[in-house]
Amino acid sequence: MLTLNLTEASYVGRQVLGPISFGLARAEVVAVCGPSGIGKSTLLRIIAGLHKNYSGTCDVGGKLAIVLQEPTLLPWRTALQNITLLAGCDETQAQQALTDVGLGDRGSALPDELSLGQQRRLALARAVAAKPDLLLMDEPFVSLDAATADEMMALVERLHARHGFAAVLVTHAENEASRLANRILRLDGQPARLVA
Ligand SMILES: Nc1ncnc2c1ncn2[C@@H]1O[C@H](COP(=O)(O)OP(=O)(O)OP(=O)(O)O)[C@@H](O)[C@H]1O
Repeated sequence: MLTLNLTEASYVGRQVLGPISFGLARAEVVAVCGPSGIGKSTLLRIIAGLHKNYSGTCDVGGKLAIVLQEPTLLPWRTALQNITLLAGCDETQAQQALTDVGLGDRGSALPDELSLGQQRRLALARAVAAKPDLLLMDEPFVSLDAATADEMMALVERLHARHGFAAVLVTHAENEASRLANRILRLDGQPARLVA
């Protein structure tokens, strides 16, 4: 589903990532951990095609969707429209996606009428409604209270079991990584590499 062979990645003259190679099989979930500022989001952005300043190869073998820390919803569109417009699915599928994340009765709500946890669930529903082969998640549980984060992790587990997407989860929380991932990759050093 993913084959990454990086030799380096930089921002305007500053190298952030060194040689990094890994692959991801169908339905496999990998967590990328490491200290703040080490380059976890940069690695995810390379896989998403959002960061081009790198050397090496990154091959994604299917459809990709991404869930960012900020839910990045269209504020003037309803929850249902945020799914139909951006995931490219019909209303019935969007309504099912909302139901799957426990927002079945909030389809007509605007994003700012939803709590942060609900907005995160909506962003996750939208990503999954796009039927991705590879789901990228950048700190999707950050700044949620413990109970809401736990609920959201259970939701990711259920969606993964049902849809079978492969996933890359960027997190600095060991408990999230060990709960959700088949494999944990750790970044460290300057420029960052994978460490054991
Ligand atoms: N747009 C940018 N321009 C220049 N430098 C950047 C840019 N984005 C990130 N960086 C730098 O690249 C390094 C890696 O950033 P990145 O966001 O990938 O780290 P991270 O491991 O995801 O951090 P965190 O856990 O704090 O989110 C940091 O030193 C950061 O300051």
